[in-house]
Amino acid sequence: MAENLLKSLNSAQTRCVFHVVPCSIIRVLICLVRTGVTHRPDSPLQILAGPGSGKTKVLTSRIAYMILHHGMDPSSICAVTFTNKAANEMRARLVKLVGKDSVNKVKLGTFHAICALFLRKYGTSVGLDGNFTICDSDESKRIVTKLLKPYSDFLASNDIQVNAATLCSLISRAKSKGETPEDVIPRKGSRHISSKATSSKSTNEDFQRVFAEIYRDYEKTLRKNNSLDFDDLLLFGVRLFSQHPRYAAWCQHILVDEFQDTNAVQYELMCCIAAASRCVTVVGDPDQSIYGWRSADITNLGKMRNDFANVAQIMLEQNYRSAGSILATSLAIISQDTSRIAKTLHTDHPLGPLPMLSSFPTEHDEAAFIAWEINRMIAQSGGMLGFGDFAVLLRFNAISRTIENALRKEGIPNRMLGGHQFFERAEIKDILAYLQLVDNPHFEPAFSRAINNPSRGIGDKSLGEILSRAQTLGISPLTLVERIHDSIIPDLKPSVKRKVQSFVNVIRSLRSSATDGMEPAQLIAKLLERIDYQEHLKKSQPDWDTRWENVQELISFASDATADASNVPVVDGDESSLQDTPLRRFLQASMLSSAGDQSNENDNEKVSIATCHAAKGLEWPVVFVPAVEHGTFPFYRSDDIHEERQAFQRLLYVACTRAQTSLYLTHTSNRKVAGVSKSRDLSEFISKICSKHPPLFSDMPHTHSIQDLRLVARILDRGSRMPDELEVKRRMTMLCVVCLKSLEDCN
Ligand SMILES: Nc1ncnc2c1ncn2[C@@H]1O[C@H](COP(=O)(O)OP(=O)(O)OP(=O)(O)O)[C@@H](O)[C@H]1O
Repeated sequence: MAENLLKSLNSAQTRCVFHVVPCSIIRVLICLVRTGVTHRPDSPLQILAGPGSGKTKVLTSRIAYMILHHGMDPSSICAVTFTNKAANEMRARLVKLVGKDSVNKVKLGTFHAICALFLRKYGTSVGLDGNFTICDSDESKRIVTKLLKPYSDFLASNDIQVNAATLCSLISRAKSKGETPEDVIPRKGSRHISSKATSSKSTNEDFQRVFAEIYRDYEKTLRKNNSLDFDDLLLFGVRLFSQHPRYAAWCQHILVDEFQDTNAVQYELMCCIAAASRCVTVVGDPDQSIYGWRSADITNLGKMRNDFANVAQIMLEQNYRSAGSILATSLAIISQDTSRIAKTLHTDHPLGPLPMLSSFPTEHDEAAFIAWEINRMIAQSGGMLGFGDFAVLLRFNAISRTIENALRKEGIPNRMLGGHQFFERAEIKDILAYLQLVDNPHFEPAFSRAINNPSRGIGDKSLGEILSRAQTLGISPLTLVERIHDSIIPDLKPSVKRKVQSFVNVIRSLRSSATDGMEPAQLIAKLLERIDYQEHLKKSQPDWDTRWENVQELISFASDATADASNVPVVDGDESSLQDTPLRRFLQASMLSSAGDQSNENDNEKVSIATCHAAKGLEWPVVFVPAVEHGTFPFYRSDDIHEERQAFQRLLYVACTRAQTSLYLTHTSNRKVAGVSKSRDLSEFISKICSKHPPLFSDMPHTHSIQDLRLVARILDRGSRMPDELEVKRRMTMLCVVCLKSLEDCN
């Protein structure tokens, strides 16, 4: 088999590109023969792959194989990832395999990015302007907040409590199921959306009517603003490809990563793109489906087997990541779900120390233990492990405060993964608002943010006047203030003409520079100078220097986005699409940037704190999972307790399988929830497997004997960093000295 593969790789079809493929890569491809890489590309394939089984490697190798062996045109291949980060990772690996020119032709990105790419070019076919703005969740919430206001009395009088965030997530849920506002209008005998907002059937109907109206008006507002929210990108994508199949005719094969977390609309999108070829490869792990709350549909795997003919299924059950005992424990957790597709995992790695299961009186003791244990392990590993090798994975963000405090106390550098996102920061949104307005004058959220930022003396009353006058005249608020400025229409009351002068001048100057092709980084620099933004931050923000650094970071991001422009796949061989300007590309990259996309150089010298959801796809040598308690794992929110229970089981499984060499599960007998101390029981997912033989857990910390260290070195491929005994002794002595000193300080 391997010989055949070598022969075929050397065939006439591939000889032209063969010179770019080193022997090591061919060896990798040969190793992957049985993993789905070489499965014929003209038929659908499902690769069910367990954690740590090298899914990215399989997908990238399969794409390379299609190009190198089957001579497929790279521009006829579509590869979909769950995050931008995964897309970048795949792109970098593919460049090594097939070269940059070919990779740039592959349509590679998230579903959102791929839809945005085609909608920019062909959006007019589905009623869009090419300069639509992508509305982020914060802006959606502002729109819904405004729409909710007129209903507040009615809702209060009917004892219905609902806020904008809940409505936004209900709208998103409806959209991801493909439901329009008309579909959610209550009808006789129809099933209502389940919401904690209401208690009785009649209030439920009232609530649903309000919801349908707000959903309808939200859609109208977005269209008026020439804007799409994240769900719209997918819905309009489906509309584009289904109504105009010629726009997807280029696709000979679509490959989808993390298939278990696709929702109904994403599935439909995949089918539309594959309409002509019917060739799809999906890679996924039903055991790692953790985005049900975002409408991910685990049943898509079964649906695909019905919708496509002759779907082959391959299981990847070798885990390359974790020590044997970590796998055994993780499998025991997930195997309690008897309804799952039976799948096992094995590894060539040794068993290693058993995962530790430990109980503490309170969350403070638990956090102190984690901090102590990190320092101890680093010392006892003689420095082979560093802070960046540790992760604390949480069910809720809220638990992080105690952990962060404990780490800080011990001087342990840490970072919150996927915490407050870079593009959600106020200073970044301020700058983006100006640029959005330059690109799309109809985008009202950007206008409302920029007009009085920095302050120009335009308060809420004046802003309200501007917005309502613009609405009456059927023009955008920006056009209105430009016309007032140019004395084409009379001033408002209170007078705004003088106040908007500098604003209009800034926008016009930026617009003219953007039209002349000025790069986004320079546009930002120009904007900062024109509005004297640094001075504004100094006057208004105590932490202005950090915020100013963030703004500088945005300039770096903008120049990187420009440099990466060659990564944007070409649609239809037309490289100079009129709809695609450098500014638009930069704005799109900012809006589609997702959790964990930005990372700093020294991040790998810090302990990572992350939610279990944000940890998806990542790995660390040592993982702590605190609060493994009933009320956390599982935490019931909806009526469907059975489904929720399984979802939490999978979440715990995902968390445990992030660990490479050491896993710690901790729990407390008392934990403060909303300021009240409550007694807690060990999670049933663990208590039911605690007494298994041979045991799955130890109650002792990992000793890091010399054998343990060898194992760590082997799994992490750090043989060259094996410490000598003297170094271990030196570090342990230092740790004891520091410990004694802090005990003395306490006394
Ligand atoms: N064929 C292989 N041989 C050796 N190591 C591998 C191989 N494939 C992957 N690895 C290594 O195994 C680890 C897990 O790989 P990867 O993160 O791609 O797995 P995954 O299937 O995406 O896992 P998960 O679904 O849990 O996120 C990585 O450290 C990777 O470098």
